[in-house]
Amino acid sequence: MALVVICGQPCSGKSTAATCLADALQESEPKPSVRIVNESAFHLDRNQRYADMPAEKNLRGVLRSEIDRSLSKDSIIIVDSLNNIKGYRYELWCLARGAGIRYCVLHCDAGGLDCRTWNERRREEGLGSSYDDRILEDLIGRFERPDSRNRWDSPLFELRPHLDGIRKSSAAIADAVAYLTKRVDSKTRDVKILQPTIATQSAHTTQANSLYELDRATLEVMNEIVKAQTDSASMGLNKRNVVSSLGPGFPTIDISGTVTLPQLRRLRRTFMKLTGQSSLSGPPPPTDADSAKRLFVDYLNREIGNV
Ligand SMILES: Nc1ncnc2c1ncn2[C@@H]1O[C@H](COP(=O)(O)OP(=O)(O)OP(=O)(O)O)[C@@H](O)[C@H]1O
Repeated sequence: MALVVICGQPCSGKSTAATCLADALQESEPKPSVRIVNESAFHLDRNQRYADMPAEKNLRGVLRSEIDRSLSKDSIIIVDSLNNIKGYRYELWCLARGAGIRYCVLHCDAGGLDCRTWNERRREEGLGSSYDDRILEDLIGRFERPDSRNRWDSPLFELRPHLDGIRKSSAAIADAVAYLTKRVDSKTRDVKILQPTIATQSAHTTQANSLYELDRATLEVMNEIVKAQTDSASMGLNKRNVVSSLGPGFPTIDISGTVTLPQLRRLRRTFMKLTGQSSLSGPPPPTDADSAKRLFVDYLNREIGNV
């Protein structure tokens, strides 16, 4: 039926929000089946879960598998975890799209200062385990705020725990409940039920991040080309541009003649499509940005001669 991704800084009130949302959903008619997926299954202390990158990646991977297994047309799954990485929220969005269900993000928008205070209080009052200062600061610094302009952060409901607290009746929770339980028909415009595409039906979830990397990496290469073209035009050079600013170890891009922005966009779209399609039957797209850039540069060097 739906996937709700709760996100926010450590100790910002996410678990409180998840419980309030679940309770508020239980009061709606007909009562949906609601399940909170959280980190408690880990039987590890908070600090061990986020001790280093491998531990954190492992946590995200296990949660993602659990979410993937739990999604269905009949229940609402609430993910109570930091969900602080944009790429990870994108992966969860892909899972919801693959399942053909509703999706939304509920952000506990508390600032670092409040989270530090609440964490300190939790420590002093023995209200459950608190984050060590080093881990708390690291997580606060790495939080990637949701942005409703991203498909994977939309619709976005924002709680302001430091101003209004978190309650079943909080406006953001009431709005989320309305969105999640609204009946839809062919005329409904404001509720989006994600539709699976060939890519999301067939691609494995591990590929979602690869596609995200690919998207970003190809955009970066395209921007470099446009920049090099602008620079060389301003220097009065227009015969041949060499883009070398991608960094050491990358092939250069020879542009004999002028490639326009629409042509570049078209090439990028085709490349994304081809790479996505080949990943369905062959190897998955590259998972790191550098390999994705290299692949795209090779493709451009082959194609630009034919433009
Ligand atoms: N608006 C608030 N005012 C005062 N204290 C708050 C507020 N919101 C949360 N807290 C306190 O912060 C602590 C953490 O709350 P909660 O467990 O809901 O946050 P969390 O984001 O899920 O934490 P974690 O990142 O550890 O999972 C609790 O002790 C709670 O009382």
